[in-house]
Amino acid sequence: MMPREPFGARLRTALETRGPLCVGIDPHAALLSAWGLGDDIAGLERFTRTVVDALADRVAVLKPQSAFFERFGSRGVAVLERAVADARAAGALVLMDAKRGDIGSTMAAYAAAYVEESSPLFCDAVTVSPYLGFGSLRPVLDTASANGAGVFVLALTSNPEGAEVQRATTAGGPSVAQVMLDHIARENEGALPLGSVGAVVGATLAEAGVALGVNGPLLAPGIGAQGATPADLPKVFGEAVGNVVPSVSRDVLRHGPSPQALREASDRFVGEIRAALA
Ligand SMILES: O=C(O)c1cc(=O)[nH]c(=O)n1[C@@H]1O[C@H](COP(=O)(O)O)[C@@H](O)[C@H]1O
Repeated sequence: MMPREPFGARLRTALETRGPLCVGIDPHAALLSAWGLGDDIAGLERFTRTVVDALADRVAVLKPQSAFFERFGSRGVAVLERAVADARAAGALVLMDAKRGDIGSTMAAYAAAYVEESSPLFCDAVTVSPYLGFGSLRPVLDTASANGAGVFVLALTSNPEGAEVQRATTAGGPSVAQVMLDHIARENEGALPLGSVGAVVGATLAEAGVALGVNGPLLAPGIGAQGATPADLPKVFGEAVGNVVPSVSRDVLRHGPSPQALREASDRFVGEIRAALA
């Protein structure tokens, strides 16, 4: 079999052809209820299948949030597994939002779970937390690279509590977030058209206040329910705005269960984001 193209290249193509948008699949109990579904495995199954069927053939990236599936145990994980396979088959890139972070030897097991081709949960990319030290991520970075997959590393998260850790200054002077961004930049050195190691930088930040030129994708959650808008993107991301992957969960999902309404909501975001980035 031909080796898979690196994630960064596949993402660049997807963003250009399908539009700069990641839609999160976050089956909150409140959303299931608003859709007239039970907060149970049948509701989870119906919700997830509706979102994948409506959006996987048009949205660049779908980002299932693992916790919303794990809360239903093994049957919830089976729904997630099916969603990943179906979404990838329909042409969406799947970013597993798992935010894993552990010592290196355990990270190797997380890598085997999400970015190793032979895994039933193989995804195009996974979110990870570097707060056990960036070096602890080495196994997931290497496994992802060997499998044409990507890794998104938390840098400056969209929640207000993140600042106490991420804005703290290191002994050498730069903030913790900047140290992580510098590591990411090194991973992506020389990659064309875009590296496969991304950073997560919330669209909710008043300003980034860090150097975002990491030659990799910048996942920007926080648009919609958390208060950020597409118009905020140029201000937060500055010169790096061309690498931004804006992410929306609830503000698209609340338009369901009508597949047409879900598609219209995601198309609206693509239009607004394109206008903001132009
Ligand atoms: O990695 C993420 O996706 C993420 C990082 C971050 O800094 N903030 C953040 O909200 N997220 C995720 O993005 C989604 C945001 O959902 P909405 O606020 O409904 O659009 C959730 O699944 C969060 O877990």
